[in-house]
Amino acid sequence: MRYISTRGQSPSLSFEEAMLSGLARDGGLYVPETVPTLSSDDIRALHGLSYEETAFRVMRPFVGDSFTDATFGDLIARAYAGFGHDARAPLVQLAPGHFLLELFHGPTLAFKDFAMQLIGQLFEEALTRRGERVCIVGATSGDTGSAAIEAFRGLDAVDVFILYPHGRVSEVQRRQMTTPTETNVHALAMDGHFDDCQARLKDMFNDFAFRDEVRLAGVNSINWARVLAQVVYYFSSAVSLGAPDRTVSFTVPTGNFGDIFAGYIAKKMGLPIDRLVVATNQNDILHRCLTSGDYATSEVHPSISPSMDIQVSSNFERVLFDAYDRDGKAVAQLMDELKAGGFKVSQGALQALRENFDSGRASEGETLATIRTAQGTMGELLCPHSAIGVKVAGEHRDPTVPMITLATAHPAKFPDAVEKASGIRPPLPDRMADLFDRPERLTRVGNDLTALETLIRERTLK
Ligand SMILES: Cc1ncc(COP(=O)(O)O)c(C=O)c1O
Ligand SMILES: N[C@@H](CCOP(=O)(O)O)C(=O)O
Repeated sequence: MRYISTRGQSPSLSFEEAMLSGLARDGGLYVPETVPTLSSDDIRALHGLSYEETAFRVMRPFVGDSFTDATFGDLIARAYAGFGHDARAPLVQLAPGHFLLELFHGPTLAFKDFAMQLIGQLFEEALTRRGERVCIVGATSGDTGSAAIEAFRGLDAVDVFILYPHGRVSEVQRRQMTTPTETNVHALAMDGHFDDCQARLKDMFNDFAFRDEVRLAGVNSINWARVLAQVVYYFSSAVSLGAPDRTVSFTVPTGNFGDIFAGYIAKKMGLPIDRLVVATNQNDILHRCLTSGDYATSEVHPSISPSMDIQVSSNFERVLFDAYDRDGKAVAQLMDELKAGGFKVSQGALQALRENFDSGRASEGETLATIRTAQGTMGELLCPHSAIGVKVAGEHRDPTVPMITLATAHPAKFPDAVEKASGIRPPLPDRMADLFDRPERLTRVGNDLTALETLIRERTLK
């Protein structure tokens, strides 16, 4: 199994090389050269398996010879052992034909734990075997950062630096990033918004001297391994509703397009998925693009769903690569136009996108109203991101096809918005009950590449 860049100018890599590299050197994202498929019988055979067994069967074809079967199975088992629910990703019924996939039972209470806990294990195994050390830099709007810190804290072979937008993450998210005491963890509160953090991260990857000097690695969904681990719960949930003998649809609260791209991969692997519905908040560039074909950036407006306050949606590049018939030059041209403010998707590519994706948006008021209604009528306390999914899913229901909405974070990560909507202030789980008493440790940084690189160099090469 080889991985190629969406911009067509970098050599192909193995799974392990792609995982440890992050961004391709031509600025593109790695995707599998061909997507392996599971037959209907293979999918039927997933019925009744544990989450870990399903994960092994779904991901194994992508991993090639980077890990042996036994090692890969062990690492999966270790990754999910600390989850707070036996099913790992339980499905609850919200209404007839509408289900909620709860992805917030991991250690940091968001769907990011599914991938991050696994790649923490995969990195440790690969780096120990190779005798190497890496410097992970991540950009976060709140959840990726806390999940990455949790997965990599205290590991000898890794330093982890997380750039988050100062003042634009929830207090729980911030404290999850700033209270760990391990010296390999560095929380950097940056001026600007998430797109600025992600842009500086990509600049660091494109500065080859810096990249090689600190041995830079990335754990954002830039990293293919992140996407791969998220494919699994599309299978586990669809199978529990009758796949492959029953088709399902998914609605996914979307920002950086990593989670829904994982659903697209599941569909390409043979999982019978009818529609993949992109649900955005008021930062609705993806919804506007799928509606009009214009991918035009505008100002980011802070919202009550801060993890989705994103305009430059990194993984959209991966799906554009397919929509443009895997023409790396065409994708590189679009990404150049994006730097100048945006691009127009060709008619053919837009049609290809619409064959798989629908979209919708929720305003702030609609998000609050959905939290209130879901609590009142369905007894389900939603986080604001999940509420956006539920609201948009309601507009895209086909009564003959079950809809699964992804619940991407625990409501306790966003207590202010949830309390405002429902009157209920959701408590943190017991193991985090002292989060607000722990001392914080963070560094304020400007939106300045040279200064960031200097800081990282000094702390890493000390
Ligand atoms: C809680 C939550 N929901 C939804 C999203 C959007 O997911 P993606 O960026 O994969 O589209 C994020 C951030 O990634 C998130 O943290
Ligand atoms: N919402 C994310 C943004 C980064 O997304 P990623 O999936 O590319 O890591 C966050 O919470 O940080």
